[in-house]
Amino acid sequence: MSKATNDPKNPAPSPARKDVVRAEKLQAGYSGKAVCGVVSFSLHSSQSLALVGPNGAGKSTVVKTLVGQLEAVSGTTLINGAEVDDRTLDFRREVAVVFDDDAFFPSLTVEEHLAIVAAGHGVGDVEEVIASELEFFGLTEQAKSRPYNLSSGQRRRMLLAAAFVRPRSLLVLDEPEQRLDTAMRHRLASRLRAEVDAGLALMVVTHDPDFLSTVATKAIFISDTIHAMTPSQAAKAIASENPHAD
Ligand SMILES: Nc1ncnc2c1ncn2[C@@H]1O[C@H](COP(=O)(O)OP(=O)(O)OP(=O)(O)O)[C@@H](O)[C@H]1O
Repeated sequence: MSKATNDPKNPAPSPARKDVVRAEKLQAGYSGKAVCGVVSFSLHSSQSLALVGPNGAGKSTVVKTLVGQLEAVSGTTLINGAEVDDRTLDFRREVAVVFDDDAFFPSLTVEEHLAIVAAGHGVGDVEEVIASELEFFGLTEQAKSRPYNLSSGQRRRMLLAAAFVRPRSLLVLDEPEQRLDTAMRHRLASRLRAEVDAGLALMVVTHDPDFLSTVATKAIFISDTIHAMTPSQAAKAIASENPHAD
């Protein structure tokens, strides 16, 4: 007979953690030609994977392939156990992605962008959620501005805010630190870490060792071969551009 589950010497078995992302021998590239080594990893909820490596190593190509925006040269990616298909409702409901700096409607204001994303994902208290994210991203005064009247950093904040006004169990960010000032980088990194600790799965491409150190729970260094690393090894590798730093 099993012992009581609140016995500290015989804790209840923790439920098996499911993979949110599972990459199996994934090769990413263009026109059938791989741009980097073969990627295999798994990512659970409450884990954050940093993808690091030099310019042109293949980080963006890998993450775009992982989320179905590019066709894999070979190998597979499973998200929540299903082969990646970014057209399915499940995928669109669960996965928030911020890649492109020009992914906005020129004629819509900042708050209209956020309202469309929130409403499209069935968020109930849209106005409250938007007000909160405008404040977090320092865009309250720009709520009625259109993207071309924003600075490049403010546009970046708007695109990031759009990922936070909607539900998400997997968040994928390509160099979120780009064009953010130091204070905003720190605020964003702290928030992401808190969300990861609360259950979010995060994949992030970054060149910022401090951002990585705050956010990541694991890392891979992308080059012709792929090296799994601890976050501190990856932060050192970025800082020194030495993939084998320890
Ligand atoms: N659309 C494309 N068609 C063909 N080759 C591409 C395309 N986009 C990128 N590449 C090439 O693929 C390689 C990897 O590019 P990628 O953008 O994935 O690198 P990265 O590691 O994200 O670099 P960075 O740190 O500079 O953002 C590069 O050699 C790049 O020139």
